[in-house]
Amino acid sequence: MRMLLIHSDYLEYEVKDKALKNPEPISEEQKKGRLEEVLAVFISVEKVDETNPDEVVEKAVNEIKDVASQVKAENVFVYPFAHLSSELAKPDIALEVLREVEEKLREEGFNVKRAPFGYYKAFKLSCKGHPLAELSRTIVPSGEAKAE
Ligand SMILES: C[C@@H](O)[C@H](N)C(=O)N[C@H]1[C@@H](O)[C@H](n2cnc3c(N)ncnc32)O[C@@H]1CO
Repeated sequence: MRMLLIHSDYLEYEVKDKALKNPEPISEEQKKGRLEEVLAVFISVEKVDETNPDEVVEKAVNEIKDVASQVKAENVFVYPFAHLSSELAKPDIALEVLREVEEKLREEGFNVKRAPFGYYKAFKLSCKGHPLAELSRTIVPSGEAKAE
């Protein structure tokens, strides 16, 4: 899994079109979303993650919690983003992993939104620009070598 974490004044998105034949079903309300004072987490779920999705979810949540506590963010935006890796996991696995990351962060007390999966989306982001505002993390199941 590859994550790009951007501490932002806000993140807002608007669904534009289907990017998969069968994108995640969404309500009218989910076609737009916005959070203020947010840790935006752009996530590419990778093929290697398919060997142990539960472990990758746990590691991702721990990394996000760590960064959120450092930047003092209580709002987290989980954003499916297929552009951080050339070895993407299958969509059904990726969606399940992203749903679990969202759920576990909520259980940890964060205010969490997740952008819809399987769509082209317009988005606006306002990065805060402080030294910890732009971070990336690579997560792999144990027993797997980290891809360069
Ligand atoms: C397109 C761009 O504007 C938008 N931001 C986009 O990336 N859309 C992606 C993700 O929502 C999702 N998706 C599919 N596979 C994956 C994966 N392995 N990991 C994460 N998301 C995935 O399916 C869409 C097409 O790949």
